[in-house]
Amino acid sequence: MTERPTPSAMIEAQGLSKYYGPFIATENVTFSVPTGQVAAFLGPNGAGKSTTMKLLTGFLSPSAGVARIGGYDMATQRIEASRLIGYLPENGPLYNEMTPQSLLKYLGQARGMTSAQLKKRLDFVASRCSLEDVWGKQISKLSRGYRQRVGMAHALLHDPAVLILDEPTSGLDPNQTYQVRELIRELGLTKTILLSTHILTEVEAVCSRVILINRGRVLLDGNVEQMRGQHHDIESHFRQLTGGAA
Ligand SMILES: Nc1ncnc2c1ncn2[C@@H]1O[C@H](COP(=O)(O)OP(=O)(O)OP(=O)(O)O)[C@@H](O)[C@H]1O
Repeated sequence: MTERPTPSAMIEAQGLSKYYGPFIATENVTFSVPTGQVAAFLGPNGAGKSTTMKLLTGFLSPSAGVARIGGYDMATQRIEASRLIGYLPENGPLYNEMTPQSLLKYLGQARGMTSAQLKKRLDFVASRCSLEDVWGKQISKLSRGYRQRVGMAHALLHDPAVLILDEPTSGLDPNQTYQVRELIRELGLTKTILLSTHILTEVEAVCSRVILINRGRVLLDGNVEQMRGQHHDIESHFRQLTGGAA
């Protein structure tokens, strides 16, 4: 049994770099998200957000640097760290031939959840991710929005302390977007959350902290007010910082 370290933050990226040959996907990405904070991870297409999230969740190994979740080093204490993480990857769930019900049940059993725990959590995610109508339908036949919600249900299933959500509202209609934002807001009362998004109004709606990345490097790490910049407009400041300003 590995001793649980006392973390100063629930999510820590320390000098995380990922190289693909000579191409730099991320370089020296450093930030930490303290317990209970909801942080937005922003950046233009190809900035390195998904790569950083994969490094934090152990789906990729870094070329350099350390990822820690709840104080556990993802390279050497991955099993302990993984218990704390719910991860929504950018491309949604696999196992397209299964139904949300059979997939989530299988994933819960694989995590060692008891029948009673699993029943409680399946009821919770089916209701909170609005999956009841498609519970027994094959995932390959679901719309993009529903597939996204199956991914969200998977991330929430084991009631993790940390959520790493790669574009959680991508593909959702305005009603679903509102529901997912409300869910994130509620989850943010008890969990530590890092979410990537291209929807800048989402940042103001649910996040208290912003980490902006461009070309693999962190450009800004501050609160929403700092992200609004001197013109008090998050969108124009985003364009200015990332070189997309007119
Ligand atoms: N396996 C790979 N081999 C080579 N380059 C890669 C690989 N995976 C990602 N990249 C490159 O790394 C860079 C960062 O990609 P990443 O997916 O992290 O960006 P992102 O910020 O999540 O973008 P988006 O907002 O479009 O999802 C991109 O230029 C991408 O093409």
